[in-house]
Amino acid sequence: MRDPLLEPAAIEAALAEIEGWELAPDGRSILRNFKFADFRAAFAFMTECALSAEKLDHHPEWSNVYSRVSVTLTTHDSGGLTERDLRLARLMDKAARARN
Ligand SMILES: C[C@H](O)[C@H](O)[C@H]1CNC2=NC(N)=NC(=O)C2=N1
Repeated sequence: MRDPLLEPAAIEAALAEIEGWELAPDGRSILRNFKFADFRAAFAFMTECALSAEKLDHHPEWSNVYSRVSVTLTTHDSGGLTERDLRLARLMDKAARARN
């Protein structure tokens, strides 16, 4: 069973509440760039998020260059944004806050 897509109004409300994320131009994903002190901190963040993502069975599209981690969240199975993306975004924000 696919997760239901969020309505545009729900996406707007969520973006006002989760700090630092922006909506992709096509409206199907949210993006955030994280910055850490160094590669060690960035990779520790990714390790923590990877374990959380696996527990949620919801996985980020991301890339890392030294101290920066760029993240895109979308629900592939549903073809856009769902509550699962917001849940993972909040978890990633919390993990980043603990390292900044
Ligand atoms: C079978 C498995 O539950 C699905 O493929 C999950 C895994 N992780 C996922 N992650 C993301 N970001 N989107 C998905 O649709 C998705 N689907």
